[in-house]
Amino acid sequence: MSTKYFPKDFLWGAATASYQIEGSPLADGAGSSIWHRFSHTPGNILNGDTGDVAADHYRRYKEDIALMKEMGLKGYRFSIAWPRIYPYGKGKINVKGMDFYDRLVDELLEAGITPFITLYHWDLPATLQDLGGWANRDIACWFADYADYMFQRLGDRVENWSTLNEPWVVAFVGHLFGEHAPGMKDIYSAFLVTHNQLRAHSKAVRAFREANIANGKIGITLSNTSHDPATDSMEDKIAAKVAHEWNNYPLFLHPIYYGDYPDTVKEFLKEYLPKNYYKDMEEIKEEIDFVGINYYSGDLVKFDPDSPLGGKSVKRGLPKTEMGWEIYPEGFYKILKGLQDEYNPKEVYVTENGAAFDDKVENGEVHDHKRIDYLKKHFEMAHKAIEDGVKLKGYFVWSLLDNFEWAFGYSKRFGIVYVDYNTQKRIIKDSGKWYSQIIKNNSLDF
Ligand SMILES: OC[C@@H]1[C@@H](O)[C@H](O)[C@@H](O)c2nc(CNc3ccccc3)cn21
Repeated sequence: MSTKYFPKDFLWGAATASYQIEGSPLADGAGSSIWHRFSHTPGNILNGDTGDVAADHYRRYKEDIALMKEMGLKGYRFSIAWPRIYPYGKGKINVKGMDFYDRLVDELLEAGITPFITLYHWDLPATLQDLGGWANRDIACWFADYADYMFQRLGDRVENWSTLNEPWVVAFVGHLFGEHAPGMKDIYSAFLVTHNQLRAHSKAVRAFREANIANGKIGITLSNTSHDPATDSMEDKIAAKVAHEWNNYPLFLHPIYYGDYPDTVKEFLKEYLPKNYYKDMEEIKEEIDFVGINYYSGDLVKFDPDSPLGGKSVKRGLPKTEMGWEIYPEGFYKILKGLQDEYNPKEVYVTENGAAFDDKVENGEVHDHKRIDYLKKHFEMAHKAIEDGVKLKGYFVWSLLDNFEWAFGYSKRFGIVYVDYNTQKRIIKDSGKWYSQIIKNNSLDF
């Protein structure tokens, strides 16, 4: 057993998202979002759950920040609900909605916690969806205007900004698989949404540069699953590469860094890319300051001629979380190291990593040993990645609080803090207490 230290000033934090924790979605003049609409449409969410109350963070944010301080968190990643700021997506500003985030940021700074803002974590103003949403090219301007207003209002106190959370999930889970808002099932729309998110992201980055925020850094947060070939066969290796370049960071970083989609996306999926997409690539190719990596699990990919991507996902038979995702810490290292090797970002943050387990309260405590084991194994891989040259500057556990887990409603618990949804009582789980020690020592014994 040896003690491994993380770099000085490593930003240890926790992450949340507006629709998943805030509740009060229409309070104080806020507009409806596509997730308010989607969750209130019968059949979309398990048990008919909605984000109407969630973890009641909109009203309990001071209590939650006190919990963050008690755990010794250095940073807090949260998202802004666009419809609280612009109830109709654009035009009229909602002062009370802006006030909430003003107060939230001030309370964080007072507690000595570094804010890390995500501008978009899926709760699009419903009125913009009525105009086509992310499938409408005009959304690049709508998003950039919203982003610029946030830079002007919070840029004096917030240095770290991410434009989009998991644009792949927005595009494909929301517009091809239909399991997330807005519930569409059209592959051409999914690729158009991919492309318009890139246009919106880069337009917002240019607005960020214009805002000239002191020590400001802006990036994008991308979902990733470690895809390994099921065998050493060339067919399986190609299938795994295609899965990686479509499902992971390359789909967005190749345009941002190199001004085109990845080779396998162009080879296997070209017919679905927007017509004349390459004309937008010059504006999409815009330098960013960091890449946010979300990682949870990995799989094996086996050649499958009947699959659109020429491959299918295969399990390894490893232990799984409550989401059915296999626990594969090695994949965390592979994604981080692969990112640094393929795109050499100036900085990397782990913006989400965590696990859902069947947490139970026993005598007022939650002994979530499986979550501690999951996190410990992933921290070991993060440390190895740093040793091998990955410019990893921080880590945000998903999530601070148990919360609304999208189509699964409240049936899945990811928090290091337990939320009793009947009473809104918070209980710091054993994992939250363990994490506090890791942060305090900035080290891991393994
Ligand atoms: O599922 C846990 C979290 C979720 O609560 C976050 O809002 C979201 O950013 C998030 N992304 C993933 C991984 N990607 C993913 C893939 C398919 C569907 C949903 C998420 C996990 N999570």
